[in-house]
Amino acid sequence: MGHSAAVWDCREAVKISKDSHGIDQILLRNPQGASARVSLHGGQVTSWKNELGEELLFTSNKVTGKSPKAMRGGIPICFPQFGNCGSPELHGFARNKMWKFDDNPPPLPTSGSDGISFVDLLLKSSEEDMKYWPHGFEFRLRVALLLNGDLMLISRVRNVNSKPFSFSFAYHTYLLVSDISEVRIEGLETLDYLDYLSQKERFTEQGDAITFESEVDRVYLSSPNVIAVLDHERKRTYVVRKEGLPDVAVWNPWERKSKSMMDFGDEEYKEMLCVDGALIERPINLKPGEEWTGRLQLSVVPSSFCSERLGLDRIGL
Ligand SMILES: O=P(O)(O)OC[C@H]1O[C@H](O)[C@H](O)[C@@H](O)[C@@H]1O
Repeated sequence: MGHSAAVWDCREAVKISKDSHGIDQILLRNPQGASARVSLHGGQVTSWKNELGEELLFTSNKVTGKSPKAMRGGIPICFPQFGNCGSPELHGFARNKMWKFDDNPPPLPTSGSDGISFVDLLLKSSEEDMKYWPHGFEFRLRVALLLNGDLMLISRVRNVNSKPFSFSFAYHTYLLVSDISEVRIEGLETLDYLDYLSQKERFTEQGDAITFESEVDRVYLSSPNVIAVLDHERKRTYVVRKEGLPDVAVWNPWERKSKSMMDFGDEEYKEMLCVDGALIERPINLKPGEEWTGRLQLSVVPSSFCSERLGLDRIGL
């Protein structure tokens, strides 16, 4: 049920509660009834719903919360690496850490996220992580639910060390789709990509939109800042806008691999598509005192909005 803006009580905008494992989670709501949930574990967005209460992000049914690992679904934060570059934790440690509330974050210049519903979280380097990644950093994450129901994530990484460091990063975004075979991505055509299924061999995408018939694990390079994921069956299009994130990782494990993964239920792979705004192939080098910002904004528009073949300019992007 939607809320009427006239009777909207702004105390409803941000609520903190404990999940079933005693971990703080933050529920963001807007006056129209859209919502998002964020866990202090990993700073992970675990749910994003539209004003009808329909979930928009995939979460595996097999999520138990017992594992210290990030749950399979939502938006895990991959930092300070995407993939495995020598450090023991695939996709970095940030998604497996307890983050803190950031009570007094430095102001965000013209963020567009200052609506009524947002939370600021903070992760700082710990002695434990220094063993593997010996760099002093502060990672500030704002998760905002906008008045129009869009979900915005803004990440700021600051070097608080006396020497430079470099990192890679991804918003590992699990979109919920009706059936992976019915989905296509527009905006990545003609780009070069690294195929992680063949030792990162470099290919060039052909002129057509990307569709799915088997396992896909790719990183598209130097992509445009707006791409669209069209779900024909659900008549819904996700629009992914990003800044500071030149790459897009696209992943679906398909049947065989998902069966070998403990945290996928039967056939669940059909309902998910990871489309990650990312910074992977050309890691940022941060000098002492410098800060990097990476921003992701997810919207959903009805497919009727963009009939025929979607041209990104047709939906005013
Ligand atoms: O299982 P996870 O650590 O969450 O990683 C899930 C997937 O993430 C990325 O898309 C990688 O390219 C894949 O190779 C990996 O399997």
